[in-house]
Amino acid sequence: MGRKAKYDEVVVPAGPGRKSKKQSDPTFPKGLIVKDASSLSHRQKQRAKKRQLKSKAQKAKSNEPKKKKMKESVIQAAKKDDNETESEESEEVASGDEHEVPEVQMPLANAEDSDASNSDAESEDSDAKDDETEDEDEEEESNLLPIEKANKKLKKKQEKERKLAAEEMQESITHQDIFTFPTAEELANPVSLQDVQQRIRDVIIVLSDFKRLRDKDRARKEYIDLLRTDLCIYFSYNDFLMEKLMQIFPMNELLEYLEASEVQRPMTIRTNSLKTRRRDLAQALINRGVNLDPIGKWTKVGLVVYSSQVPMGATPEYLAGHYILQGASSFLPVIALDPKENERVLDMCSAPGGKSSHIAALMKNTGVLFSNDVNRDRIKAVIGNFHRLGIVNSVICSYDGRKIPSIIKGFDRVLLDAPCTGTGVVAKDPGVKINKDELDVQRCCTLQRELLLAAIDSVNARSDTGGIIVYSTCSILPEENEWIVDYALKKRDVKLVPTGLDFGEEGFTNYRHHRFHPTLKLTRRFYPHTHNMDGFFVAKLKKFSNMVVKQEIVEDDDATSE
Ligand SMILES: C[S@@+](CC[C@H](N)C(=O)[O-])C[C@H]1O[C@@H](n2cnc3c(N)ncnc32)[C@H](O)[C@@H]1O
Repeated sequence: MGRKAKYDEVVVPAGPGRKSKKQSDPTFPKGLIVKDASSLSHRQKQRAKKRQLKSKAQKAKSNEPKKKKMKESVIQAAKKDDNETESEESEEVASGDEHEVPEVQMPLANAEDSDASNSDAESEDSDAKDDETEDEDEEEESNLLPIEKANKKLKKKQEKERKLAAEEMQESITHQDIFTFPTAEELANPVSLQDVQQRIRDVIIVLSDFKRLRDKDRARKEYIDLLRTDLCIYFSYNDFLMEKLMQIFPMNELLEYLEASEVQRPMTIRTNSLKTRRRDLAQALINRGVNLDPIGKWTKVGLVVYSSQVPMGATPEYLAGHYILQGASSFLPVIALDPKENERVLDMCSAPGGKSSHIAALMKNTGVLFSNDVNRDRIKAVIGNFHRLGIVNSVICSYDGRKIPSIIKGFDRVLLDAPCTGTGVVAKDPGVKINKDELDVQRCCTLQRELLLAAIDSVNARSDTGGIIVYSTCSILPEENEWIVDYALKKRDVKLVPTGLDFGEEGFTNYRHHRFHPTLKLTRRFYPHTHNMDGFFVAKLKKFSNMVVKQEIVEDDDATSE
């Protein structure tokens, strides 16, 4: 089996063997070789003395904070004595300090060396002029600890980077300064979108410090015109709408608005409280793989859908009428209307019925809800939605809203979610960016004015519970919002009241050369870039008498006597 040992045989190795190989004489870094004091020059002796003194002083200093730290850790540990887990914690603190101490000590352990190198460096600074030799530089370098060498390298690198950043900054400032207004020829030639974007940035910078950065031969208007043209190219708007937006928003906010309007708003749904509770609906949808959350504190029925493994318009819950797909902004006018049980409410322009069904839910299917829309095709969608959602308190009708007061009036509340240019929903309908013009706005304004007066005339000022009119649009143009409400304030005995919405921006009281009634600040504006919802406007009016006001109140139109 195995080899047999031959203890009697002595094997003599042939050569010196690997281990016995003669090693060369050890070499030491220069700094480690302690020179014989007598062989040192006078100056070197002086420096060595200085070094010693300094290192002693620094050693004493560096020991001080160490002592302090130890003291602190002891105090901390003592403080924690009352606690059950304390002994462990205080140990941790102490051990934490122990960890710290070596960190401090590491250089301290070599304090003499490092101090020596430091003091060396310092003394060499002072003696540099008469005593700078290559040897000493090498000596200094070799005296440094690896960590100090690395630190030196890092500092050099940081300094280099700092210089580079400063140069870049200077370059960009210079670049801003030298923005030259393009010539007519340059403007006529097509440029890349990237160049347009850069020019937008440059012009905005010039406009922000116009006095200093402008080209003296160019007027402000020329820069603004150039900016508008570039914004139209970059964001695909027509000139008309871009000009309107530039009148509404300050320059920086305008960019935010335009950027936000390029992105679709998150999908949101409204729980139909006539059939289910939000909690139950959320659970049912989560079980189907829907990732959702409540919209916000301002609504108890809204959910935002982040992602879904099933189409949200075809789930069993949807078909059973447990929810409706509805943009977050559409909740707002209904919250402001605040309909009560057993009231008589009119939704003057209701198709396809999103807000109307919300009203019915808040009325808990009691009282009477008149859901009207002039468009007979669109009214079919209201019928379908109401069936699915189980709404049974409504009369669905199709009249021109302007004629309604001559047919029926005396409502406790009226919602006028008016037809508009849709400038707040460009993310949903990008066509709005290019197909709206002055004439469209004018047409909308005229209709909105007439509809709002009709809505006010349909309300009973003597309603026990209401006498409320809510006016809303999905447009952000003041012509369709503050302007219309301001007109109604002059024509009827109504006053603006708070919407009850605790967010949103104040409506305008000044817009270009227009001065609206100061109470217009009670109206609310909502934007995609600030509220992450479609652009929207909401105003809430309270009717004080059934008088029809024309300059002065001239006619008593008793809304209660139908
Ligand atoms: C903004 S949409 C209403 C959306 C609806 N409130 C909802 O939440 O589903 C405006 C509606 O006004 C209707 N409309 C336009 N002119 C009208 C008029 N003169 N009388 C009544 N409705 C009108 C349109 O058919 C359109 O359905």
